[in-house]
Amino acid sequence: MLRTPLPWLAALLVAYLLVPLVAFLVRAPGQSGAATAAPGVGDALRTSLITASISTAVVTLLGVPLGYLLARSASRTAGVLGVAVQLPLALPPLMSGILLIYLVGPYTTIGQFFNGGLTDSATGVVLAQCFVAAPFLVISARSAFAAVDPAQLDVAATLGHGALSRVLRVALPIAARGIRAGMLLAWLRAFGEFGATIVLAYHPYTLPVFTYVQFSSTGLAATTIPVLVTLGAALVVLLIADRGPARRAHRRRAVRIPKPRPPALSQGPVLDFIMSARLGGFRLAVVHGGAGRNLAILGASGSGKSATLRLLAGVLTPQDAHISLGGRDLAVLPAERRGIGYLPQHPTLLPHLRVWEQVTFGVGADPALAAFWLDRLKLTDLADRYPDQLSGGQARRVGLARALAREPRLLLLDEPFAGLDAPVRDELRRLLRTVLRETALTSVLVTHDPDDAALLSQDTLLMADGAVLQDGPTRTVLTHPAGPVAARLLGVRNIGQGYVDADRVLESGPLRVALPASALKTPAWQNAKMPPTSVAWCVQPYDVRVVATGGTDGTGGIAATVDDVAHLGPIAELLLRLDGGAELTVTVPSGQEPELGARCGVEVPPEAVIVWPAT
Ligand SMILES: Nc1ncnc2c1ncn2[C@@H]1O[C@H](COP(=O)(O)OP(=O)(O)OP(=O)(O)O)[C@@H](O)[C@H]1O
Repeated sequence: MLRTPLPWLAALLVAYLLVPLVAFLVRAPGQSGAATAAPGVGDALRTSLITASISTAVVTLLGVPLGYLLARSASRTAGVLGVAVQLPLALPPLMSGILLIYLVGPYTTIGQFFNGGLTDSATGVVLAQCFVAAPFLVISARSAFAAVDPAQLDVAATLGHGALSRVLRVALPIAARGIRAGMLLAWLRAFGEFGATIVLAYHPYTLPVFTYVQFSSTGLAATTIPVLVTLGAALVVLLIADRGPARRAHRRRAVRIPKPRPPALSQGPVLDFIMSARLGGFRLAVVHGGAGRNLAILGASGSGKSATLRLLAGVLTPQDAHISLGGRDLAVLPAERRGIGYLPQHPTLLPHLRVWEQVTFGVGADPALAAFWLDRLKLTDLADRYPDQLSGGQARRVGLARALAREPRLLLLDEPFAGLDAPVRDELRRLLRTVLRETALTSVLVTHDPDDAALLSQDTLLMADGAVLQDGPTRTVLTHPAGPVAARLLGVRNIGQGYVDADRVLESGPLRVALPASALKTPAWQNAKMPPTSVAWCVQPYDVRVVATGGTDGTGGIAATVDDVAHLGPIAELLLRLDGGAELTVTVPSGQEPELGARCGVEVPPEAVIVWPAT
């Protein structure tokens, strides 16, 4: 039994559309006088086929660029145009014909220029058909282009493809299916056009006009053959269109991979930048300068990390930017001339290209170098696969090989490990580490994970709300966050508020730690008020010690209760509730953890505590 009304509703519409057709086919053979309609039907069919095909070609040639521009532009003009080009759909075709008379009629300037040849002629038929059929093509093309991921066009730009090449080699192939559907609709609409045609070009007869003439002069029986011919022609076109383009298998040519060539080794150029941009209501202002060739950008979601990378790639327009790569200003160059490799968050492979075609897609990509990276990234066996036949990790590696095959001067990676499971992420991270080491490539890696920064960068830039929180050598940033917000971003678990007295003793609830003088000599204290003062502090879980017994003097251990125990492989993470209310997270080697609810002591080594003046 059917559980939803959907099939019934669908069946009702199918019946409504097909029953008249069936009734016609059942009754047509019995119509007396049907044959009298035959003379002239061949000419009308030819006129309809030729004019509908010419009209479709014309609206495709002009409508595809229009659809592309409408899809890519967010301007008010594009919005108005998008509505205006749909108007012919709302007009009765007869009125469309009347409007066209005002443009190309025999008494208009254009009409007179062509000696009245734009009406009552095959040209007139085409003009009428174009007017009513164009919206179908434009609407289909616009939605097909709107579905193209802008990141794919961005990546193509960074691979050296100029604006026209991006349209022809990226947007058009991706949108091809939707455009083909639009062409079919436009052809069918042009083929069936009657109202505008009868006003603008009564002659030569198209099939619909011929049928109308037969009907009004001879009666229903005389329309049998024209209707049959029209149905037959439309059916043939629909069947041809339904076969679609040749299947992949028929187009496949064997991939021939040349002998690999390793990249030339040279020390990557130093990267410095100062950039600002506005994204809607979001303001971004970033500055970086450092000696390391490999930079990691860390920050919370929405802090502007990807935007920074897109500014560096040249696919986002800055308000102001100076990007120095080896002393040369990249900001003055368009994306296609920056000589960079860019991997956005999603692999953005082109769905119509096989792996080998992807990795050699970049302008000037060296096939021998592409072959090297295919081999190095373990992709050679996948060379003839399409993107939908790859796993997420494989697709990321193809994106990486594609970027590297152009021997970029700078590699930009936007969360290359996001969404990958642990083994695949570890493998890709190791591969990337090897690539960076072997090529001495300059790179910028956007990530949420401090481990990525530790493994893949010498410098780290921390971001929050579009601004730089901290920028410096990775080791310093990870071990000495510039403030509590930076510490939180780096995943430090024990962050608190407290007070440092004149003897440099930190007091925070039950915690009392006598700080070393070095604790107040970090950059954060440079222009700050010296103790006694309020502070924020932090200590890493692995620095806190759990001891057997607890006291309350801060040296012999603070009494605490084990509130939670989480087993994380080689370590156990404890949540300790200190007597007096505060909580501390502590890690101990697995097997050495106390039981849940047990009493224990906690020692906080003074040299492990970081303190910042309270803001
Ligand atoms: N095209 C845009 N128009 C308007 N606002 C934008 C646009 N692109 C990004 N933004 C805004 O800019 C801010 C920064 O975005 P961005 O993608 O750089 O963040 P992110 O740090 O990379 O975040 P995530 O880690 O989640 O990817 C966000 O608030 C976002 O909503």
